[in-house]
Amino acid sequence: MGKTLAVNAGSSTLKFKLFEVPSEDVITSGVIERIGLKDSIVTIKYGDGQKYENVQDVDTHEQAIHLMLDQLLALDIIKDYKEITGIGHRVVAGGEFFTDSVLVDDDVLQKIEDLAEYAPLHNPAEAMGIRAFKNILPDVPNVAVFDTSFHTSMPKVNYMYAIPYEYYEKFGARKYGAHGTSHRYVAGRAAAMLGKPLEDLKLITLHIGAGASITAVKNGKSFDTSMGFTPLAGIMMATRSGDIDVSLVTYLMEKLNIKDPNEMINILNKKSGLIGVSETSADMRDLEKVQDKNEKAHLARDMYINRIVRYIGQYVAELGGIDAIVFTAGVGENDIPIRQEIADKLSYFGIAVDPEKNHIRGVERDLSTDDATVKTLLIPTDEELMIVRDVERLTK
Ligand SMILES: Nc1ncnc2c1ncn2[C@@H]1O[C@H](COP(=O)(O)OP(=O)(O)O)[C@@H](O)[C@H]1O
Ligand SMILES: CC(=O)OP(=O)(O)O
Ligand SMILES: [Mg+2]
Repeated sequence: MGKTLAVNAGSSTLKFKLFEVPSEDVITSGVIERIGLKDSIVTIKYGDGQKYENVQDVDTHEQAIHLMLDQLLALDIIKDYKEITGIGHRVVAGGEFFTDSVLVDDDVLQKIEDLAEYAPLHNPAEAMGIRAFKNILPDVPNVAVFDTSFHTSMPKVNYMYAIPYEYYEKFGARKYGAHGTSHRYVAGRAAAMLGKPLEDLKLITLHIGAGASITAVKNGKSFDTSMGFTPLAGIMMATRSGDIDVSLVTYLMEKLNIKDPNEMINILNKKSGLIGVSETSADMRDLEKVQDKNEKAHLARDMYINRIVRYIGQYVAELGGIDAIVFTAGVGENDIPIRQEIADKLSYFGIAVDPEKNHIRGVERDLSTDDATVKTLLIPTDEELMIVRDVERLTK
């Protein structure tokens, strides 16, 4: 018996769950949302239905990690950090180097930091989280679970870019994808909900949160995915542009007199997407409050939906038809009208969502009408559970 902590650093959130192992009972689960924005929200569930909530500014992931560590003791969830017997960390980019989760030693940690260019919004914060735990609990194993692992099954035709081949060979310039742990989890749950073997299914999993990606899952494996070399590519996100014509990068650098390419990438990563277009907020909740009287907020939301619909169309074609689409992550789990609007635009594929069934947040449910030929499933993701299972597997 022990206690394993799963730490999931996203671009705008820090999520964590402490599990009793091997029972997988959840002792506590917490989320710090809106990191870097005003009024970050801290929510920690523990004990018999107790809940700690606080609104405060949390500017960095480092602050979020320390807040989590302080609250574990302050709320008496644990008496001493020594009660934690294993820690699993989500790491976004593993490149071609990490095809599976690994026990973290100094070399692995160095490699995770070296891969920062493959996920600039994520890997540095995640490496920092690992270091924090190595300091507090030097004798407790840390396991890194990579977002990219699930996507290592993609066929070459899907992960290669049409650029000189030697850039792939020399520099690893290819598509890696992200959110793999989430796409893997919801694909497995979708098979269970549909009562069919995962190996027989063609699914499109929509992980739409602050970071957002879409994966075509064929026979249980990632076949194609919308994120690219880094999590900047694909659909529009909270602060990321998603796909654009790359010629705009140099064109805008000239117009804006930007000399450092990283400055331009930073604009595409942090000042684009919903916040860039709406000039209002990166948070879909804020946009939906004002969209009736704010044209740019309305446009940003419409564009967000359009990019998702567009990718689903591509993947239906690539997969040659589908059995189900799955909604997950912050927007997918909570945004009732967005799910409805996306489904309505896809009726051509036999997708149809029942508005009554759809009137729900954050629980597993088949949202489809009785006559839909392609199912629409709502499945809250659980990256932390997958992380804890890998900690168990690698530390036993
Ligand atoms: N009720 C809601 N309606 C619409 N969007 C929501 C709602 N709740 C959360 N979200 C969106 O989910 C996003 C966070 O998604 P999440 O997947 O948790 O984040 P991350 O990408 O950091 O892991 C928020 O930025 C917000 O836009
Ligand atoms: C890869 C990525 O964008 O992750 P998140 O959605 O957690 O920011
Ligand atoms: Mg996330």
